[in-house]
Amino acid sequence: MSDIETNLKQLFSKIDELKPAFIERLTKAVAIPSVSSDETLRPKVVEMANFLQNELKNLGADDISIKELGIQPPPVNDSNLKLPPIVLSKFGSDPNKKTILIYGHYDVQPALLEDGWNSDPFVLIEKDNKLIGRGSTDDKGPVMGWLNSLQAHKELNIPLPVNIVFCFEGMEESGSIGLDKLIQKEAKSYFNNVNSVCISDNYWLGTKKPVLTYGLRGCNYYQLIIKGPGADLHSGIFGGIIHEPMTDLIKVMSTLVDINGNILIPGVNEMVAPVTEKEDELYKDIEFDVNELNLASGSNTAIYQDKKNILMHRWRYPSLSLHGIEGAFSGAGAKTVIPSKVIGKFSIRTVPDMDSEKLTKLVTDFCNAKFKDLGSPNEFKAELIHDGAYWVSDPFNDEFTSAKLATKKVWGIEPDLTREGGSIPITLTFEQELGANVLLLPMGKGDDGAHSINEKLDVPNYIEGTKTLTAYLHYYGATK
Ligand SMILES: NCC(=O)N[C@@H](Cc1c[nH]cn1)C(=O)O
Ligand SMILES: [Zn+2]
Ligand SMILES: [Zn+2]
Repeated sequence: MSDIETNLKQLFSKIDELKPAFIERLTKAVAIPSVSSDETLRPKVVEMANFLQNELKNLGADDISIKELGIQPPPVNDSNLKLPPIVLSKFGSDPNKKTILIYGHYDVQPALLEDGWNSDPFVLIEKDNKLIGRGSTDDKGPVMGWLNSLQAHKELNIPLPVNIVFCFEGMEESGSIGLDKLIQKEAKSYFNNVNSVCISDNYWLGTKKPVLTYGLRGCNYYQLIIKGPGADLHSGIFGGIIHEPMTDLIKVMSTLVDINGNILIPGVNEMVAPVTEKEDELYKDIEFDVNELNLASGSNTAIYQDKKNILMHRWRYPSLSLHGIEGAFSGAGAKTVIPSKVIGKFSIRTVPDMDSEKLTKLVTDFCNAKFKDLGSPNEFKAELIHDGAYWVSDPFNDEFTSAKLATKKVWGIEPDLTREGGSIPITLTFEQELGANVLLLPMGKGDDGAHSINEKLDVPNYIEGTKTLTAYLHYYGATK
């Protein structure tokens, strides 16, 4: 047996042995409601950064550096709100070893019991071999997976096969504000000598087959602010005799997309790169069908029934989703109020060759024109909240080859090569600023319910996933 295989055998048994400690680590992480989009929870996001710092210290990091990013830029309610810090850390600095930068995020999407969760979202529970809780799969499980791997190495006294630089951020779910600049600044200092970047922050396509991912869509997030009366009003007293902000907003929002997902803003679809013959062939070999989609969405509401159309519309065409209305009545009961100010939120998932600035101009001009058509005296503003770039790479390099070996070793099957419909805004910046290949090596399954209620990570995905990350370090470390 080669050195690598001997080490992996010991590491895999250690990972199995440490399973209760690993679940405990994830339990502690999930218990911190580090919701980056909720300004009132910002102290919890910072608490999560401190938690990570402490874990890294206990694992024997050679260096830990907490980078403050300053005040969050507008649009924001609290103009003094500090951005959560970037947690950087180093393990090893051997010039004879490759250096991998591992990125993950410690913030999560919002979650409330009343959204329909079956249990408290911030109390990790183990049920039917699933770990259920906000952040279990996105992205606290994978981040803990890397720490778990370090713990296994430490307890066995097995040297890491690569130097590791960690970069953990707390604003990924809110557009990775401030991280671009930090990467540019640190490219030749903290991130000097980085050979490769690995991110575990997406999902298998379905539930049966592991995947490696070579593409992401970008995300441009917009808000439409409509202000009318000076305060919320009684609809019996004012209904029918004033222009209502909510009525205006619904009218404008309904012009953006049709019920079949077609974006109705002129010029947007025209920016999309044409499908090449080579790409057209790609979809045939991927394992996926509409049943997997129905299972993951918990419904029979698919627009497309065939694999190719589903995948193309998830991966290589843009989509526009309406997310919500701030200021609107949304509780139980029948409140008869006219909201005085409402803010509609929607995002567009972007793909090659869409240009973010051009898109924003098309979107804001369109919304302004639609509002003007209403002839309403209310105040209207359309603006971008944040944008993050799409990313597509060539999946035939040392990183993907090593990850294939690691996946085969742990799961006994060759992974599919996929793109992802979601976004990790910082991916392209890492590739461009560090001049390094990026590999996306997901841990969770397509039905994990990231961003949804009852988010989960299957216990085998957490444990075998930790082994896959570990094997990847060893196989990549052995490449020339
Ligand atoms: N696991 C990645 C993920 O969930 N990313 C978010 C990032 C985001 C948030 N706003 C814009 N991009 C996603 O929604 O895809
Ligand atoms: Zn994520
Ligand atoms: Zn997410």
